[in-house]
Amino acid sequence: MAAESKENVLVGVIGGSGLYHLDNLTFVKHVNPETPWGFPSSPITICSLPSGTLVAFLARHGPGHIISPSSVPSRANIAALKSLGVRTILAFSAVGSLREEIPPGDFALPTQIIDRTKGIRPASFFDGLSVVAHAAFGDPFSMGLVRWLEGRVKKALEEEGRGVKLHTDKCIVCMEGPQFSTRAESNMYRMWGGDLINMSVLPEAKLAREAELGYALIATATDYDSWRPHEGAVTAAEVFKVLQANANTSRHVAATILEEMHAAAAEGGILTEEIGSMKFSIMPRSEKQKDEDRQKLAYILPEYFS
Ligand SMILES: CSC[C@H]1O[C@H](OP(=O)(O)O)[C@H](O)[C@@H]1O
Ligand SMILES: Nc1ncnc2[nH]cnc12
Repeated sequence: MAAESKENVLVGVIGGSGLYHLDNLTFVKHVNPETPWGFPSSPITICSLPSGTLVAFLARHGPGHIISPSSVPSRANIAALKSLGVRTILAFSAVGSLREEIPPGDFALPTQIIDRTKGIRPASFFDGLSVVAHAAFGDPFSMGLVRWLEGRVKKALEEEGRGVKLHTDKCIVCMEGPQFSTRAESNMYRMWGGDLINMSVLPEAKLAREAELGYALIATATDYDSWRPHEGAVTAAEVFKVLQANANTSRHVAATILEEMHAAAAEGGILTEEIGSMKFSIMPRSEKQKDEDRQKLAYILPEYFS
């Protein structure tokens, strides 16, 4: 039986800026599934926890950070993880803070998203196909997973002992980039109720929902964006200064919680709450739907299209 067989790899980890590997886990192998939406950002690393439990790790921008946020092949990334048997995804992202009380270095588990991408990223597996679907997205993160993570991530951060605080119930703005926001935009997002900002959570979260995968984001603050009147606006150099420390803490959090996350995903329940969620989101079967489109969709949703 292949090491990454569907029974074994239940949890996927997506690493963002600064988090290009989980080298505190044991490397098992690389896999590079070709999906109907192309290849993922990079070959996926199958890593082993001390117990032998396997997890899948994918670097969103590729190792060496060669893919800009608007060009991340998110459909291939989510489809590839699903093809390995992954049921739930823990994603990490470097984010700007729109709130004084979330300083660079702190972590957050957002529960809401404001979409400020510009429609140039393919955001649905159903785009351009003869099958139409409308996934529910009122709660863009898997709330069972988010609540499950809260206490465990907090404990892992306390155990690490660097004083990293976890903020909960925050709203993240996802902008197109790659340039950072203007001061006017940064202030507008604060007025809208945004607490954090990145360039990556969409369409990743939407696609995970369409593929019936659990999805939560650990947002790791790197800067105060551009809203503070007497401070300079964010620069990449400022972000880079914090990335390494945040990545080390992210690896510690992952190593601490992944074993239990795998066990909970194996049991079913709240970590797999998205399974079945697309059942009534897809327009009923019709002779007008093309077989080739249904076959493509069977890659991510075999229950409905095989
Ligand atoms: C390197 S600063 C901007 C860049 O960082 C974040 O990446 P990720 O979410 O993958 O950690 C942000 O979304 C931007 O893509
Ligand atoms: N200020 C910021 N805006 C958008 N994405 C970011 N990633 C890290 N910091 C960011």
